[in-house]
Amino acid sequence: MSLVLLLGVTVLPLVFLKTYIIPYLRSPLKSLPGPFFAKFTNLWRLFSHYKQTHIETQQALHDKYGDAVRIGPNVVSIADPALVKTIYSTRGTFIKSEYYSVNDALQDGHLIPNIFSTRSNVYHARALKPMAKLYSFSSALELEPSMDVTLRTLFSQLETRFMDGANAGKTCDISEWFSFFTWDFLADVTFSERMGFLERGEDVGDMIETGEKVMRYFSVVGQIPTLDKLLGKNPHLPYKFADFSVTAGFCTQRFLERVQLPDEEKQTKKDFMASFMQAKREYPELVGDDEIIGILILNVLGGADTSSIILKAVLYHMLRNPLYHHTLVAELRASLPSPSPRTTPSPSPSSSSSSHHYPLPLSHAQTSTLPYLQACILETLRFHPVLGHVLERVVPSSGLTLSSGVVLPPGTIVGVNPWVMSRSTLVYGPDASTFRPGRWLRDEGVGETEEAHGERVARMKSADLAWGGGNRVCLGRPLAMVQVAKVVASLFAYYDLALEDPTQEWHLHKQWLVLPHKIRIKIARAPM
Ligand code: HEM
Repeated sequence: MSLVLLLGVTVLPLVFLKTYIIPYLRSPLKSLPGPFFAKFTNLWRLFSHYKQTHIETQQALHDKYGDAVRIGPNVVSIADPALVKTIYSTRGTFIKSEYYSVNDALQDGHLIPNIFSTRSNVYHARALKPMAKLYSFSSALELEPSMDVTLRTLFSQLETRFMDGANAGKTCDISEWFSFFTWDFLADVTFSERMGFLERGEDVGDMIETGEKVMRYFSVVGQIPTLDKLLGKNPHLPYKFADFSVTAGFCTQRFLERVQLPDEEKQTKKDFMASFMQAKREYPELVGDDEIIGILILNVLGGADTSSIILKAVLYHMLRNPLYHHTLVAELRASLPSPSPRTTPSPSPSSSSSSHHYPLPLSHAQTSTLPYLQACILETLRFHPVLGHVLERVVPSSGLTLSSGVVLPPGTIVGVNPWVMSRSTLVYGPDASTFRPGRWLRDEGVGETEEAHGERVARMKSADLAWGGGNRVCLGRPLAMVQVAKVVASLFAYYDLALEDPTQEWHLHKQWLVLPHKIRIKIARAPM
């Protein structure tokens, strides 16, 4: 017998035994149900994410096994609404898992975390201290004029390209245009300069497409984060994975230009960059130029695709449900003042000499009083959460007691997939798997009291992970809520929208983000 063969038959079984069998036999998670291979290796879930079947697979596993399913040797997916507030607590006792470190940037051989990726509560609290107030609701409202300008640019582009002259009736892939809008919008509120997506009607610098590739890498490699060191963060690897360098370069350039502006001109800017620079003056020990550039990039990357997903999902679900569509349009059009803002002369966003009258977007003051609009947005956030992954956290020293009485030991990775939780019949009732905006409204048909309605909505919100949770909840939520409501309200109020082919389903790219593509619509000015 050759030496190689001898080594093969003796060493390999030992390695197999040590790597897979002994950890399996000794695991404190042994009693938990789950797929057979997931008990031995994370490759099982890596492939599930690679095939983009992770959402359906996790939903089916929870249907079969209940609230706690072992989806990796040390990973447990949870679907128990009673544990949401424990895992995602405001004190942050369950820290983010190593999965998030794939999002750190590699600079000169060092890993640089950001507010989203950091696993340290100390780092997070320090980074957030000077920034938190800039993301408040009142700060979001200060940005409303800027939202209006970008929104009217969207209207002008849609009218010119799909409604006017020879272009009337042309099919519009609104999923692309919502991406162009949100990327330009985030750039505008961040550094008072759009990136040119809307005016050019294209993915400038392939930033959107590259972003999707980076998210796919994060989705798959994140299941075995040590792989990242061998792949994306390996400087010796000849192959280069997609990264955010074009977007990062764009943001850095805007920062360098701002620094060089004369002080009087700097003071005229009302955007996130101006606020970040003010934070640097107030907290010089916490905010330096690197921190500012980091949060500029995060603002665009964290806000653009997420907001566009919700816009696409609201529009798609409305257009596929004629009853909901008509109810929304009726509420919106009844709320418009007379004469309609379209007949009121108003300059085009790009040229004051234009003969076009682009409608004035509905204001936050208007949209916040429209219950059906708000219900449609809440239902979309529930039914189509932007994140399709388990939001992984690490069990702290206290352990985690499941409803079955099983205690998960410290160090176990646990988490809830928002898509799984959003289909919980315990929380949302027997029709949890149906898109129904009315669930957020008081059910007068069955005589539901104000109080009972309040309690029901509170129960639904307590399990809601559309914005994440606890100390790591989405920073951009107020801004996104104001923006999404204005866009949806204005589009449905001023335009007649219909799917080109109502039998045609959209394409969903299921990764970390669940990204809709190919929503082909016909759009025309509504008669006013
Ligand atoms: C509809 C739009 C949006 C949705 C649904 C959304 C959703 C989320 C979710 C689910 C998380 C938690 C991620 C996790 O725990 O792993 C998150 C975090 C975050 N979001 Fe958003 N987001 C949206 C828009 C925005 C916008 C507009 C911004 C910036 C202006 C933003 C900035 C952030 C940041 C900085 C974090 C990290 C927070 C932390 O870890 O402390 N998001 N978002």
